[in-house]
Amino acid sequence: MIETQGLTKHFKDVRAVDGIDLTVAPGELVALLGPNGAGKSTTLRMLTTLIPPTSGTARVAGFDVVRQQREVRLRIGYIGQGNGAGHSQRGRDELISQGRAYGLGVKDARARAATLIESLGLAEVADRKVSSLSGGQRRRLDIAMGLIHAPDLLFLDEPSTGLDPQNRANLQEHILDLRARHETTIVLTTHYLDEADSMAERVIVVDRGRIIADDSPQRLKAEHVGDLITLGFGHEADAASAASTLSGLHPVREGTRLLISTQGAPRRVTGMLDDLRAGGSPAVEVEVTRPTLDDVFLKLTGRSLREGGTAETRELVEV
Ligand SMILES: Nc1ncnc2c1ncn2[C@@H]1O[C@H](COP(=O)(O)OP(=O)(O)OP(=O)(O)O)[C@@H](O)[C@H]1O
Repeated sequence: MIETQGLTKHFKDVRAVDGIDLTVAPGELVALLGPNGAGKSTTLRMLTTLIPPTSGTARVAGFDVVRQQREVRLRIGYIGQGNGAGHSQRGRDELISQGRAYGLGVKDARARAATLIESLGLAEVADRKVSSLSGGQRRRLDIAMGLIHAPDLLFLDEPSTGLDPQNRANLQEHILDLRARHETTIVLTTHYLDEADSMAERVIVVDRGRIIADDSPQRLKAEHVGDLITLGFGHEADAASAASTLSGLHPVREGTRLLISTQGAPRRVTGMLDDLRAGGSPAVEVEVTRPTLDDVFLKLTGRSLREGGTAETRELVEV
């Protein structure tokens, strides 16, 4: 559905996108994840024919983004960071006009608008003026606008930026549902780690105009970071004895605690606790820290995607 080779965009001396090779298959839901200024929007804007590459090539839905712009545009939907719908219009009318602009007949445009209004949960607000809609409703209307011509491929630039967590979760649900119903290929950009983690089966980590990792969130985390098990003991002597019981796992001892880096920690931890009990130095506390995509980014670049350091998912259990 998308194929790029050496896709590059320079703005004077800024290398916004620096030689991206990317293949996206039909039906994939891909998230481009990266910090501000990484080049995500610029990549999307080239793929949607809005700006020409400085060098390299890109084919989208089978057509070249420079030489066959019209063909590409007919087959894609693009929802940029701003709101597209006119604010004094009613949502349904905006959708129908957009459908007409894409060449749909009145009847088809009405029918398609009705389907999208239904599937994006806009039935109660579609006949109100756009200016009266909430941020989340407006964003969903934007998505409906991008889908009016039933594109094979939908690009969403930061779909949930500016929404509160509840609206964000709701929007994510709608996007996943749309994708399931219409089998649309979706490429979205985000700097929300949880959004990339929970929505996309493939995350492309972008930094300084380059792809630095490309895999499922699970594999990225397992391959680059792994889980951390922290075991707490009553006395340093117990921790030392436990370290020899678990020596095969190469624990690091810090006073009364042992730190063990491993894969599949939640599965392994009960066996470890059994071994320690049998060895006469039971743990009194256990903490499993699962990595986030931010930990992956930190490992790959030495920098955090979030301001203020890394975030962790902790599962604390008294034993
Ligand atoms: N029209 C432009 N002229 C000059 N520089 C630009 C232009 N558009 C983008 N840039 C620069 O290119 C780099 C990549 O920007 P881009 O908007 O693609 O990043 P991004 O990953 O989408 O960031 P964000 O998450 O903030 O949207 C940045 O350094 C940006 O300042």
